[in-house]
Amino acid sequence: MLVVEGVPRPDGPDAQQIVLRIEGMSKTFGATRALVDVSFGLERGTIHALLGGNGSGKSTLIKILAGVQPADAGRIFVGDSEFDATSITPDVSREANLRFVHQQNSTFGALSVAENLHIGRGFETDAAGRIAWSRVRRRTQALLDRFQIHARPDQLVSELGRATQTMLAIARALQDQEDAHTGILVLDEPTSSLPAVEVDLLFDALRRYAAEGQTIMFVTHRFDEVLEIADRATMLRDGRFVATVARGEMTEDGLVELMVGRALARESGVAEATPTGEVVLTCEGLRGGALRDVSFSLRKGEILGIAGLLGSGRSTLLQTLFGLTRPEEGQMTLGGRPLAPETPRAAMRAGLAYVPEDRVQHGAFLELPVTDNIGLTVLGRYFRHGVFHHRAERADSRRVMSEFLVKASSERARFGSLSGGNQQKVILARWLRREPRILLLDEPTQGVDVGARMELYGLIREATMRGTSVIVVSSEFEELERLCERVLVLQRGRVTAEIRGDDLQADRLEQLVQGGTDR
Ligand SMILES: Nc1ncnc2c1ncn2[C@@H]1O[C@H](COP(=O)(O)OP(=O)(O)OP(=O)(O)O)[C@@H](O)[C@H]1O
Repeated sequence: MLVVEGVPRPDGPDAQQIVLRIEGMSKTFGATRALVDVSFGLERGTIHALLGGNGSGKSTLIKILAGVQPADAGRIFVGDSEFDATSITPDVSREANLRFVHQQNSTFGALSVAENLHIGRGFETDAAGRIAWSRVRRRTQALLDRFQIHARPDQLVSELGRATQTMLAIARALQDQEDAHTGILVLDEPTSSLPAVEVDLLFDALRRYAAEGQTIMFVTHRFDEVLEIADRATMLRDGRFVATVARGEMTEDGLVELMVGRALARESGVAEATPTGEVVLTCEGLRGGALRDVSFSLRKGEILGIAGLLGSGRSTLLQTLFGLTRPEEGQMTLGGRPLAPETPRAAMRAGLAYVPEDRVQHGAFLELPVTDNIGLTVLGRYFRHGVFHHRAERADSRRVMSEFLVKASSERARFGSLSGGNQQKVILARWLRREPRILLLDEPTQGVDVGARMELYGLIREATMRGTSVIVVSSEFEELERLCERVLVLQRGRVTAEIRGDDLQADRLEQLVQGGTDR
């Protein structure tokens, strides 16, 4: 694969094209070298992917550009202006025409489209200082037209599809930009957990913005997307610049190799045969919330996938099993006995474990060390004769961290200081060590890099050999193909298809999720 070297010289032939140039950017956190002398440039009007394994420094770089975290060293050139990377503030970043859309909380579901576009910016007011709603609505409609967003000004954002919500967040970020031709839009994992159709919608929009002259940098772990949309891709490894690769020179294997520094053995991943273990869990005619009628059974050691669009009932199903939502009708059994957990605690006592999609909000203590976050579900193991054995707990954590490839300065590092993908690994490790009878996973590898993903699949599979059964919800159909023996397709709260064996392919799943029925 041809590698385009780092930074064109400021006076070189390509200089006109370079709209943002980063030079010698470094940042350390205690003993962690998050960025080490990183230099690269973005060309005007291109879509540039920022890639790298978990903890390679992508978010740190973005936070420095946004002015929320100072670099230890480095310079940033935007057009003719030069900035010292150790002292960028959010205002300076804005003046430099840099705009950011972060993965989470970029829109407010409970507010209208118009309110989302105006909050933080200010609403137009009349002479008496009251909000002039008709002007606000007109301005909103103009923005919706300009960004080609299919929504109404007074529509609630929670009613919009996920891609449309992201497009709205982009419109919000860009609405007051002086000049799209010098503008740089930075998106942090905009596609994680978006189903394929939504990704297509978003990509169409990004291509349009780039064609208008906007420069776009986006972070992703999905290399298939990079091949589809990126003009260039820059790879970081352990905080260092590895390469910038041009479109046409990229291959998926080549990118993986740049990421891990060696070719990654392709693991077949697909489970051989349908397990013949006894049925451990059954659901019969479940209704309530998004569920209209769901029946299925799960065998011991089986990995069952659930595919469906947002709103199909996929997360409600896991929440019902875990005692977070009560079904209005229907029965569940576990090990032949009725299962009707009224609380998550009751579900855990019965042998269930649940890793939610929004794991940081619901599943972790950001201020506590990694050790505490890993040990949380097995604390009893470290009490002996009324004494808590911290050393045993820490040694155990170190072992689990190495088994689950968690990259952190030590087991005492604050959980919140870990990179997103590493936080996910800690939470998975925590629940897998409990050896639950049933493990419920919602988007288990969201934000986890391709290398670690394969290892996590291996660890999930190992757990099934010890008797755990797994139900996994994922919007990545390839993940379901690799991990599961059988997949149920949910549409509007009903199981509309069940596929296994040779039929279990990502393309087929996508078709079924979009509409076709099999049962
Ligand atoms: N506030 C902080 N305190 C201590 N260490 C930090 C802090 N922020 C980041 N780090 C460390 O810096 C390194 C780079 O993290 P960063 O979040 O930039 O990685 P990333 O490439 O975005 O990873 P991911 O793909 O998992 O999101 C990691 O080792 C991380 O633990």
